[in-house]
Amino acid sequence: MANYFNTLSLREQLTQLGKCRFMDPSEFADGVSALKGKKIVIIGCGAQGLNQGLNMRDSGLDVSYTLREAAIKEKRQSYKNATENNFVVGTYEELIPTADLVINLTPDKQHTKVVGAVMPLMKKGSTLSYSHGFNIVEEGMQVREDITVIMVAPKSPGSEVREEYKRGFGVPTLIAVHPENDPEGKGLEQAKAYAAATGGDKAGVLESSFVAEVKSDLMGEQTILCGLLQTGSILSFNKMVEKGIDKGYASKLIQYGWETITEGLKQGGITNMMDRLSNPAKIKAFDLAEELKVIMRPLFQKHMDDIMSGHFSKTMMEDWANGDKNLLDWRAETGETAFEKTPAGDVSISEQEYYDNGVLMVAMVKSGVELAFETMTESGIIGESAYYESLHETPLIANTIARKKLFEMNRVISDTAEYGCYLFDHACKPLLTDFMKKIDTDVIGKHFGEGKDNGVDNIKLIKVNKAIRTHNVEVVGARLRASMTAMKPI
Ligand SMILES: NC(=O)C1=CN([C@@H]2O[C@H](COP(=O)(O)OP(=O)(O)OC[C@H]3O[C@@H](n4cnc5c(N)ncnc54)[C@H](OP(=O)(O)O)[C@@H]3O)[C@@H](O)[C@H]2O)C=CC1
Ligand SMILES: CC[C@](O)(C(C)=O)C(=O)O
Ligand SMILES: [Mg+2]
Ligand SMILES: [Mg+2]
Repeated sequence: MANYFNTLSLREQLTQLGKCRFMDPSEFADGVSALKGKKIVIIGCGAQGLNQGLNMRDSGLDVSYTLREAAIKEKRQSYKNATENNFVVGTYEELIPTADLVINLTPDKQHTKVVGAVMPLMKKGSTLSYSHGFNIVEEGMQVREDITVIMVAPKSPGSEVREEYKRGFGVPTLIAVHPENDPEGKGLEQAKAYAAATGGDKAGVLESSFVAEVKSDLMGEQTILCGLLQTGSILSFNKMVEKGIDKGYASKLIQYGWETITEGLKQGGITNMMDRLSNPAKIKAFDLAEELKVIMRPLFQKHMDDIMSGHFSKTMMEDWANGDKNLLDWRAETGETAFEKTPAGDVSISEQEYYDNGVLMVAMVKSGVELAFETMTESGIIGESAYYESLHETPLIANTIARKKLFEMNRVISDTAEYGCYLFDHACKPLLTDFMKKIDTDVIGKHFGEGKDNGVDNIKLIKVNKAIRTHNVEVVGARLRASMTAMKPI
């Protein structure tokens, strides 16, 4: 199998990368009807499998799970997830031949094996769905001609797919039909019904392509969504401890700080997150973010280039073939970091204090969101998609850190995202060494400017406000958020 993207002509690559249409909510007027009464079988009951299945069932669809035989025999966690939630579970042989829609929610590294095993069992004219297009785009999986191949990719961890649905909202979702596999022309209607069943239509759906989803998803997860949150957590914690801030306080400020400050981001973009700071702190965060953008831009560009060329996927697949050696070593290393091992202290931190004492964290979020958005759009990814993959999803990932720190984030995201997160983190920490030497507790750990005059230079403040508000991520974001009328605070 060859990298599908690399087999396309440049013209076709650009067309597929740029495929992205924001769908009007009226296009979902038929709700889940295209899948009503159809038999839906999900392969795998992990982070996405369980949570998507719960939403689909609550939306009135007929969902069951198929697991590999060993998982059923040994009553593994996936088996418990499904049976404890009263879903029917069966082997591939028992359930796949009955399915109208087979949803593959196993880890990307297993897709070739899993699809190879289920394809001969699939009904003629049935549909195969993915939530990430890696297998199709990076591995070039070829699917039987009579089978329709669709993608419904929530731009969120599985846990938040469920939490947002329960709040009456949803998560932005990219849907696509593989151009090589749409024999009956029914792919789009089914993908729309599936997105409605998971709640995606309430947050925003983009009609996109497998290619655009893969290249943007890999970029988001490696940089702002997971990589930079990991780097920022470790560096900020170490700095506070080095400067004598109580360890329990430092641990708590970071663990819950990302979630708190990015809630401001989700509701009102970078503008609102920055407006939560005092004027002097806002100017400081702006200047720090500008400095961070200069330092980190080449690294963001390298990640995008490696994703586009296929170098990233090739090297990660080498690690798959090597029994995930790098992934497992890096996971263990993360577990040993001082931040991870220091429990949050029993101290109270008010919502505003997370902003006032976390100016550096605000600067990191601003720089990372803007850089990810700029790098993606410069590479042909459309603004709406880049917005979901940077600004909107950052809070959804931050929610997982609030639960159990980096361990939880890396457990909940896909193995693919986890691998890319460590790659970025390992390259980013040394890049920020000199920058971090200049950082003191005024911007991380203590209230910025406390006890000082709150005055600022008006001209500078006007320039800063203008730069924040006119960035393209804010322009696109304001438009997209206007249609997120069902968004709820956490
Ligand atoms: N994690 C996330 O939040 C997101 C994931 N995605 C995509 O969703 C898909 C699923 O990822 P994710 O939910 O993280 O996966 P998980 O690792 O959480 O779950 C994997 C499930 O697949 C089963 N499984 C593992 N290996 C095999 C195998 N060889 N054969 C059959 N079943 C297997 C596991 O069960 P057992 O080992 O017990 O058999 C488990 O139930 C991926 O394509 C990913 O890129 C997309 C958006 C976000
Ligand atoms: C951010 C990581 C992700 O792409 C996701 C949760 O959207 C993943 O692969 O887990
Ligand atoms: Mg994603
Ligand atoms: Mg991903």
